[in-house]
Amino acid sequence: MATPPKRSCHVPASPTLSDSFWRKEKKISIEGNIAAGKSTFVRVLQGASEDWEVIPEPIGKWCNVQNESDDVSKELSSSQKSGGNLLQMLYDKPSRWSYTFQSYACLSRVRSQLQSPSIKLQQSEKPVQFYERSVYSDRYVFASNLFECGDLSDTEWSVYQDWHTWLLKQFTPEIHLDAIIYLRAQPQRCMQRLLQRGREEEAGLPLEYLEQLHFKHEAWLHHRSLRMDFDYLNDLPVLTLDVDDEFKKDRIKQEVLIDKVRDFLTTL
Ligand SMILES: Nc1ncnc2c1ncn2[C@@H]1O[C@H](COP(=O)(O)OP(=O)(O)OP(=O)(O)O)[C@@H](O)[C@H]1O
Ligand SMILES: Nc1nc(=O)c2ncn([C@H]3C[C@H](O)[C@@H](CO)O3)c2[nH]1
Repeated sequence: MATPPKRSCHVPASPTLSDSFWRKEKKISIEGNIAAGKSTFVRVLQGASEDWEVIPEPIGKWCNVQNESDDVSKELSSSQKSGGNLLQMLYDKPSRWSYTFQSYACLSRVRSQLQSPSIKLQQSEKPVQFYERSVYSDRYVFASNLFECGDLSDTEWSVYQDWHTWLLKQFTPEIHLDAIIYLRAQPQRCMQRLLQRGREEEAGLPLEYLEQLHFKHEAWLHHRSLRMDFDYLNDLPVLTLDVDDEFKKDRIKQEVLIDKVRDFLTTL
C-alpha cells in the first residue's frame, strides 16, 4: 500500500503577510555569554536603523511565570497566579529545575521567533529582525552544558533533544535564521559585567559556569566544531564582534560596530 503523503503541521507566522515580505526579511540571532553585552548592543542597533527591529530575550517571563491560560486561573489573585521565579529556581537547584527551565525557555523563544514584525518593519525595504539568543543556543550552549554537568539526566536530555528537533522541524522555514552575530568576550570580562549589573538571581554564579558557556560558544561559533541536528546551521554566516572593550558610552566605537553589521548584512 502506498504511504500517504506527510501532513504538514506548520502554521505560518502570519498568514496575512505577503510571501515577498518573508523572502526579503532577514532573521539574525545575537549570541554570546551571560553579561557579554547583548542587551546593550541591541539597544545600539535599535537606534541605528528604521529597518531594524529587536526581539528581546523573554527573561521577564522566566522570572515571573504566570498561570494564565486555564479557567481556574481567572479566579486567582495575582500572587496566586504566579508560578514563581524559574531563573532563581534554576540557579538555586539546577538538578531539579534544569529540564523545566530549558523547556520553558525554548517555548518562549519559539514564540518570539515566530512573532510577526511590526507594521513599520512590514513597510520597510530591507527588514531585519534581531533576536537576543535563539532556540539553538538554548540547546547547543545551555542545555548541552547542563547535561555535561549532570544537571540534566540522560533521560531528560534525550527527551529534550527529541522534542526540540521535532518542534523546530514543524516550524521550518519560519524559524530559520539567516545569520548569527557572535558577541565574543572573555569570561572574566563577563563576570565583571555580571557583578556590576547585579541581577539578584545571578548573585552566586561562579566564574567556572561562564567559562563552560564560553567554551560552548567558541566550539559552536568560532571553531564551528559542533555537530548539529539542523544541517543548515553548519553553513550559516557568522559575524564575530569582539566586545571586551567598553563601547557603552563611546559613540565612535558604537559606529564602528554598526558599520560592521551593515557590511555583514550586504553579504547575506
Ligand atoms: N561594552 C561594554 N562596556 C562596558 N559595559 C558594558 C558593555 N556591554 C555591557 N556592559 C554592561 O555590562 C552589564 C551586562 O550587559 P548586558 O545586560 O547588555 O548583557 P547581556 O549579554 O544582555 O546579559 P544576559 O546574558 O544576562 O542577557 C550591564 O551592566 C551593561 O551596562
Ligand atoms: N540554563 C539556561 N538556559 C537558557 O536557554 C538560557 N537563556 C538565558 N539564560 C540565563 C542566562 C542569564 O542568567 C539570564 C538572562 O540571559 O538567563 C539561560 N539559562
